[in-house]
Amino acid sequence: MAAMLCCSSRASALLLNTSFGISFSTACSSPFWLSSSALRWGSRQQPQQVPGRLTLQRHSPAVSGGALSQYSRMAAAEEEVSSSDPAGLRLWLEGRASTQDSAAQSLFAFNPESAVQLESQGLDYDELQGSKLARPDLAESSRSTTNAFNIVFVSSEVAPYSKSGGLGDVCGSLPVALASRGHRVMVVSPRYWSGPGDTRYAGAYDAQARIKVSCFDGENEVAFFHEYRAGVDWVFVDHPSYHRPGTPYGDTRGTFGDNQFRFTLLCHAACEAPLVLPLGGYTYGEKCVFIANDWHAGLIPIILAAKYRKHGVHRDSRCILAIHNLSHQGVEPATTFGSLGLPSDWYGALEWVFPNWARKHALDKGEAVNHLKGAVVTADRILTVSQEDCCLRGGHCYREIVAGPALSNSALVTSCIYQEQGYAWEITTQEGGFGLDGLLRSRNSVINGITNGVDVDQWNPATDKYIASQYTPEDSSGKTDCKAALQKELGLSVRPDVPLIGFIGRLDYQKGPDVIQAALPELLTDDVQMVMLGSGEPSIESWMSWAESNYKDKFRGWVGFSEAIAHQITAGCDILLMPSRFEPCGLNQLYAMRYGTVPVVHSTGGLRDTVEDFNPFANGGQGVGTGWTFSPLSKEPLMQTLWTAIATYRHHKSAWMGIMKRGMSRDFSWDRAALQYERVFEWAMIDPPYV
Ligand SMILES: Nc1ncnc2c1ncn2[C@@H]1O[C@H](COP(=O)(O)OP(=O)(O)O[C@H]2O[C@H](CO)[C@@H](O)[C@H](O)[C@H]2O)[C@@H](O)[C@H]1O
Repeated sequence: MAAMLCCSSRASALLLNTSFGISFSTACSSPFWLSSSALRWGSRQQPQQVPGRLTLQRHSPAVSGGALSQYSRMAAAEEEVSSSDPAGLRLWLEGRASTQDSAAQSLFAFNPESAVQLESQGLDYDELQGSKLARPDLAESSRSTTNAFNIVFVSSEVAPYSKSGGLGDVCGSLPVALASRGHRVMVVSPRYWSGPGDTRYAGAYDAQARIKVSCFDGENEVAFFHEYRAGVDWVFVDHPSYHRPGTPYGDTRGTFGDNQFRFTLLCHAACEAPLVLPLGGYTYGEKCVFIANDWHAGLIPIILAAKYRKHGVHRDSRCILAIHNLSHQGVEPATTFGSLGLPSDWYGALEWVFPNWARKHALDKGEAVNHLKGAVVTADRILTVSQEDCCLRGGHCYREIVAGPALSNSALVTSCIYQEQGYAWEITTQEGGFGLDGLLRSRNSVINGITNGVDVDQWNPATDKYIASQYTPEDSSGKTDCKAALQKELGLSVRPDVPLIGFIGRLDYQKGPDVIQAALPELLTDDVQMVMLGSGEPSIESWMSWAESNYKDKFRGWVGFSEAIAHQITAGCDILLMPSRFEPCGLNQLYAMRYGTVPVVHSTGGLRDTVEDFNPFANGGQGVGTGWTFSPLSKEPLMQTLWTAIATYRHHKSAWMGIMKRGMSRDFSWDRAALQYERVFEWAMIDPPYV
């Protein structure tokens, strides 16, 4: 193979096609280039060849300020590292790793082929890498993509650094899945640093780049912190307005009053990040796929069009709006438009007029700006987080088209059983569109739905460090220990036979805790136990405390946010109740199924898309299904369905085990979704910019 690479015309083809800055010139007359996947790095020149020497060249764009006006003046400074033997390269790599420079890690992690090629030259890959650098699994390379993208996620929260709900989970795990498939992935999020005791960002270092963002009547200087972890560049935008205790959005006194400013800053900084940060020696450049998550990142497509593309920058970038929660849109007074740092002729994109009934007084003209609406009308494509109308688009199965033979038969079957319209359709209806349905309908041709995956390392009953005993689909006996430990922790009687029902989630209108409130007295007439974990609506919080003291032996209400308790409830309960009014995807039901906890959910959005109703007679009497769905959302259907689930738990143990096992065996990994995301990236790149 070495000879072939050195001497064949393929070698010269590689040489021509590759601009990644590492080259080997050995005794062999024709040098070859290590990284054939280098095109995605967008580097500019080929390093100079020095026969008989090992040469590694980095292209480090000099960052000077980084404001848009300065971008065109950015000079490409180059750093060259030469060594006549592999040890020299190893030293360089180790040095880079110890200074938190991600070049060394990404150099190999990004391109498994380089290991093969190194070895073909008699060079020891492990030795070159140094002990600090993880070797990619070569077997995984078959799963890598054929078309790699520079991807920039922009999100107000990202687990494990910051999380208030499912958005954080998704932005903490999907980027890792995409990076493992060969894409170069950056996640841009605020650095919510609350002081020296805050260790969440301990692994992120000042990238030594400062930019000034003109918005809200000032020049606001922001810094960037960077951590390279799990193949992803985690970039944190730093500004004093992010340094507060509380959640990303508020504290005990309520929502922060300057959130519009904080997230406008995030959007401007995120558009600059791929241009000014030489992560691993290379900027991401001007050909990126931005994924703007929810309203907080809603200005991204507008900024790209109004401030960059107009001046010839980011012309090849595209922006995909990912909608996780349509009910929060970032609606602010129209007068704030002038503070957003946008050209005045873009007002129309954000313009929002309230209907008459929603206006407060006779002089109220109902004029506002709506960040999410701005993204809906300017993004190149739109994604929701659970599936579209499977099997209805053009008479073909969308998933089959996307995934092709890469999906196993069983995965295809589970994803195609829903012959009805999914959440991507729901948002185009008056009921599900939260006022944006008309605009979403007008963009129907670019809307797709991709069901979320889960972080299968974080949520894995076989390895979960939060739970009392680990277990697997093959041997779920550990779940009994988890139930006992949870009952003990909650001060409930430790009884394996009593059905234990759980709820985890924000206590707000979306999640339907009021329906549980209505049903609880009837439910607790039976011999059951129930635990609720959540925070939010004060009236529901105090009702939970009241219910706990009123039903001491049966009910526990845990007000607050606790990752550990969430895992323990997911593992220890028999049933997870999710009476959400609407649910773009929902992650807790996915976690529950993975932990053998049977979901009972309102038949809406992603809940309907992911929970398959139990049918004991199907499949030749073996039964199908992973839980129960009910509709409409009210106390009676909820109770009826819960009674059925409880009766099955008590009297049909083998059927119950079947439901548990089917849930635990479902594939919830991001692999499937990552394939679908790639297809959407391709579509976005094929089309010219929408605005
Ligand atoms: N008190 C508490 N303590 C500990 N953990 C808690 C908690 N309350 C909630 N969580 C955790 O937060 C996450 C909630 O995720 P969801 O997807 O169910 O809802 P969310 O409405 O936030 O997300 C939105 O975005 C996601 C992601 O796309 C969509 O799935 C969803 O439908 C949409 O509403 C889960 O990981 C859950 O365990």
